[in-house]
Amino acid sequence: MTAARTEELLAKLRGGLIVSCQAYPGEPMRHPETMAQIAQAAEIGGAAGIRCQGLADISAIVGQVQVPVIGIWKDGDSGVVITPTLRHARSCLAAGADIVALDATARPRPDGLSVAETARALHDEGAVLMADCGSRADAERAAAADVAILSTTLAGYSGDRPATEGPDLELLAQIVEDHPERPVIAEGRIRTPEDAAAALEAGAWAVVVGTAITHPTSLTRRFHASLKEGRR
Ligand SMILES: CC(=O)N[C@H](C=O)[C@@H](O)[C@H](O)[C@H](O)COP(=O)(O)O
Repeated sequence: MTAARTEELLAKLRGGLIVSCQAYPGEPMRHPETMAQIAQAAEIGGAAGIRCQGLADISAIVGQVQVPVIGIWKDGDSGVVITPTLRHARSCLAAGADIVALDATARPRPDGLSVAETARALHDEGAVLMADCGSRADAERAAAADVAILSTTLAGYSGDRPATEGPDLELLAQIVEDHPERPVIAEGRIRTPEDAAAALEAGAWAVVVGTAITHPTSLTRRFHASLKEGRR
């Protein structure tokens, strides 16, 4: 059952664009209905999947889109923040996420469980998981725990590698080479359609884009900064 469900979800995501729809604490767009509208708009534009944050956003979005939804729950300010405990992951599933993404670094998790222990419990409950990795070692650990999908989400954010200007295609290619049997999703600092195409070219199963599509404050800042630079 889980294997068939995993295959079905992976087939839908293959070669596609997954749009990450997230607003951060205190931001004007941080509202489930707003995020569901953004997700619907992304689906109309051709998104093969949606990634979203928080239980209310997950349940609002799964009710509005047909494509697979990757759910996370960010909690905390430092260390392991993305779906940090088994409880957070279970809640994402209960909210309706098709796939739950979680931090796969070796950093201590608030509930004291390892990535492998967390994955084992969730697999027993039929979950399809995505491992947010920041290094080759993270991907290795996630693959050993039989996590279905590996991703480069935490490249440049977990202290293992410097943050590249654009996507960390080097880490992507390394993980793809290390794990030819497993889909690897490119995520993080993909800013242009050309970046996204380059990630697929480097072997990504699918590409997640967040900020460059769904975060108007960051996009406005880029334009604003460039106008300020040009002002005499
Ligand atoms: C490191 C971390 O917490 N990443 C988060 C994971 O869900 C989001 O804040 C990112 O927006 C997402 O990964 C997409 O990346 P980008 O917005 O660069 O396209």
